Amino acid sequence: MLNEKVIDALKDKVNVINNQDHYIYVVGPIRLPVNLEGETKIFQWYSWLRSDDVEQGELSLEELVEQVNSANLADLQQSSVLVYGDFKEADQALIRMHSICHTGDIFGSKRCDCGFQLKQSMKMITENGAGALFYLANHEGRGIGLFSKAMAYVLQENGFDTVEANEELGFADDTRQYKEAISVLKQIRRKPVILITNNPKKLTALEENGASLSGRIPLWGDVSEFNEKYLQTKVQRSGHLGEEVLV
Ligand SMILES: Nc1nc2c(ncn2[C@@H]2O[C@H](COP(=O)(O)OP(=O)(O)OP(=O)(O)O)[C@@H](O)[C@H]2O)c(=O)[nH]1
Repeated sequence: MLNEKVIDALKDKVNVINNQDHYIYVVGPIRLPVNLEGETKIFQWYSWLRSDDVEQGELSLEELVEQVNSANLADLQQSSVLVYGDFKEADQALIRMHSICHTGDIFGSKRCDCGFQLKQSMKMITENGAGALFYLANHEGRGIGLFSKAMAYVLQENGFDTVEANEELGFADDTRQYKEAISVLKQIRRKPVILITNNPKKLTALEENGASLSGRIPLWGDVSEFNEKYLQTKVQRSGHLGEEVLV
């Protein structure tokens, strides 16, 4: 039997989205003060869980709490979103669908541009006054997982480019999907959003899943000897929009 205080604290903070063949449980908003280049910015944070990771079917809050403590959630991946300003109502809101990159986002690796894009998009969102950064935790290595990405890096050190390396390991180059994140987006804002990306597949995903899009802002930067070839391959082979990085 759960403590009544626990249920009281959670009941207005956990929402369920019916996503056709599964449910998404969303917890939040939670106030998250973030250090952004020495300044404290206040975000509202939400995390979500697919019902496939706990018991199928729509669970009551009590059942959900009981399930999560035996579901080994740390072994799975949960994504989240950082919301800034009056995201629901603002006339202009920026969003980023950021794919997790353990090496770039956490360690600051310069082999890719992920860490730069993460920080820069948070800055762009706060400067705009309203927006949301979706951090997609099941997207590592464009969907192949961290261990496979490490193997892909070994192949890249042996002459394969980033696309070939995924394919040589038997993966499609890009297996990411955005469906749940877009369902969460539609739950927290119905008005149009501007997407920060160079990847046209993300624009298509938003359009195909019924999100309202009013534009795109490109995001290139932090080009160095370590990632120049990687960035060029994105444009030449993966279809990223960015003639300017082709030198
Ligand atoms: N397999 C593989 N994944 C990589 C490599 N470098 C970065 N990643 C992953 O690529 C993902 C980011 O994809 P990118 O192609 O850099 O950019 P994008 O998300 O498609 O597009 P933008 O929105 O413009 O950033 C993250 O999940 C990274 O972990 C690599 O060399 N090999």
